Amino acid sequence: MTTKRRVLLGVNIDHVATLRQARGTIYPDPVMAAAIAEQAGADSITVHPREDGRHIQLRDVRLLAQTLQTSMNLEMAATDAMLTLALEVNPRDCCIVPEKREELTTEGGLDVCAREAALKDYVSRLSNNGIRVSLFIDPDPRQIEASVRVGAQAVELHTGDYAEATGSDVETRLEALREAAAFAHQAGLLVNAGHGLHYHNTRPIAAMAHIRELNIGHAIIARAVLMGLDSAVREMRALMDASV
Ligand SMILES: CC(=O)[C@@H](O)[C@H](O)COP(=O)(O)O
Ligand SMILES: NCC(=O)COP(=O)(O)O
Repeated sequence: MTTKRRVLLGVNIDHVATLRQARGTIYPDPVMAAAIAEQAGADSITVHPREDGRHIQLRDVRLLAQTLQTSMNLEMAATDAMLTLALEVNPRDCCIVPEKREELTTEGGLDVCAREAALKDYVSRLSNNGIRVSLFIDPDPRQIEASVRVGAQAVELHTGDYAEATGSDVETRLEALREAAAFAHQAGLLVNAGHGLHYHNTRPIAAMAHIRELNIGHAIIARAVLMGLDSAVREMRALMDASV
């Protein structure tokens, strides 16, 4: 009997916090969202506290570190402040991502080749503390080789360009991801992927050889808003009816 390969699902809950931060309310709470995602089968929870504080807050990260039943994947820019936070909350995984203050969302992968010396030191500070380090990179063999040289244990292949591709470019982007996944696996790295994956484009990525984990956030939270709207309206209707 052959056992079916199971690709892990990391649920990114940043966008629950985006909704909360838009109003400065205490709801919706990403900590509660993480518990629901875990109950529904998430294998891990991803959070990306950005420098501009647009979604996940330090309070969230600290509470999640105490409450998660699975494990935390802390996405972060390679800054001193984030290193201090990671060493405090001790997540299972850290994924180092590039970050630009003004960007709408993460644009492109980390240029590991350009920052090898600094990243080598940064990665070792995390891995010496038992944290598994992943680098969020474009599907580029040069970046994969550099990821090995700086001591990363994993890479997360940036699927954003694939997610935005149209026409024949879709297959070109898929092939680049396939080749990168095989190359990274061959190089001894764990191979994760994510960014911009949704209900219509995830299947070919999940089916790809060597992919260990997908991190998906925006599409899942967006779908939850619509799927939950019916019962949310009914609940308010019932509450109002019960008040008069
Ligand atoms: C690196 C990455 O892909 C995630 O951090 C995710 O995209 C979070 O959402 P924002 O890019 O909107 O912060
Ligand atoms: N690293 C990718 C991630 O965590 C989720 O990205 P998205 O699904 O919110 O685009």
